[in-house]
Amino acid sequence: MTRDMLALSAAPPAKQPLVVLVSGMAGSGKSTFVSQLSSHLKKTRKAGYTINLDPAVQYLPFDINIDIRDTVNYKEVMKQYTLGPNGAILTALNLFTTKFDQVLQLVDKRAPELDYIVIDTPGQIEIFTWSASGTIITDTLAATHPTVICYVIDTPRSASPATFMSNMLYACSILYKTKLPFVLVWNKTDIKDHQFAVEWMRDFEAFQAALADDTTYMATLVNSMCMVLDEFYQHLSVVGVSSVTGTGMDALMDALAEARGRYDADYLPELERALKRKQAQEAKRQQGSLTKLMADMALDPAAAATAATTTSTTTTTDASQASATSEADRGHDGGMDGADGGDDTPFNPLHEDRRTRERDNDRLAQDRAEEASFSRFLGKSAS
Ligand SMILES: Nc1nc2c(ncn2[C@@H]2O[C@H](COP(=O)(O)OP(=O)(O)OP(=O)(O)O)[C@@H](O)[C@H]2O)c(=O)[nH]1
Repeated sequence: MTRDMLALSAAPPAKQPLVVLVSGMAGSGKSTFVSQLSSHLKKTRKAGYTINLDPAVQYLPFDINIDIRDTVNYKEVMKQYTLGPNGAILTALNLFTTKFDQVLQLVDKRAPELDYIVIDTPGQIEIFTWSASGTIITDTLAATHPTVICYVIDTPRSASPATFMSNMLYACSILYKTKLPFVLVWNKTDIKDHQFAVEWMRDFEAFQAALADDTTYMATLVNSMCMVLDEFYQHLSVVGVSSVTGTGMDALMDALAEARGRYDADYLPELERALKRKQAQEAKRQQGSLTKLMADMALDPAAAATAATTTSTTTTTDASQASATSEADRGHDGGMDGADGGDDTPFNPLHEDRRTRERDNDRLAQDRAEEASFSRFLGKSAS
């Protein structure tokens, strides 16, 4: 039984912390956001726990409970595997994932006394979102604890329709990959208010108006993308925060609570259905392997009996052939025959050869009979 299945089949613990996976483009302010969220939790007397999954980060402005950098030395990975920065981040993440069961044990131990587990991820979004290790970490966490994604966006840098749309497409791809409840965090609102973005998301015509003066191919493309994303916008919570000043953090807490509700209502039942499907597929696969094994072992008793008969016939034939050969050889080698004292001469290599073959054939017949009896036993056990 996998960890997912165990997690779901076990009785739910009294208190489950909410896992907040913080994602976003490089420089969007993820680490500053995690820092602000941590201090907000402290201020509001909530128990927070922080995990850093970015092996390449130099400095983090918050206290870290579990740090990937304590397990994997990113610079050593670059040197030893002769990798570039992105390859090294991916490899470091893969190495860390091999120890992730230990991380989970630590988290599970602390979980009953925690309210939030906040996780900072590498700025190279695709390394985390689309890598096998990122998927393993996300799926395992989501199967064990309520989990939501906070996608952090640099608001001032998304003021043009094209960068806004690029960010939305990124966010959409993460939602598509993880299927987890999603909170869009428009960050850096101390520099630029995020209302323009909210309007573009809610009002298709407002976005079209922003594109009105642009008649290039890109504008047409962005326009049609906007229609595609309309459905995506319906399933999002949207908040504006400043990770520097701390404005918008109360709204963020409300959005997280609402996203947690969506995890319980939508994600968890879907996860349970997926696990049941997986269990059924696994049972079917095992049954298929067993049937194939039984077929390979010639289960049918009649077939086994035929196999045994064929073997003994072959033995007889071999023996008579050997005998005939030895007769012929005796005729040819008469002097030697007399000297060796007849047919059963122990030192006649031809006789030795025949005896070996007879022994081998007897063993083969015995093996086949045993196989047939074992197969019959398997057949009974499976039915
Ligand atoms: N004015 C302002 N600056 C911010 C805010 N949040 C982050 N910053 C700044 O944005 C820059 C990048 O912030 P980080 O927290 O390092 O961003 P990150 O997404 O973790 O970066 P990577 O780890 O490289 O992906 C820093 O200079 C921060 O001080 C904010 O809300 N307001």
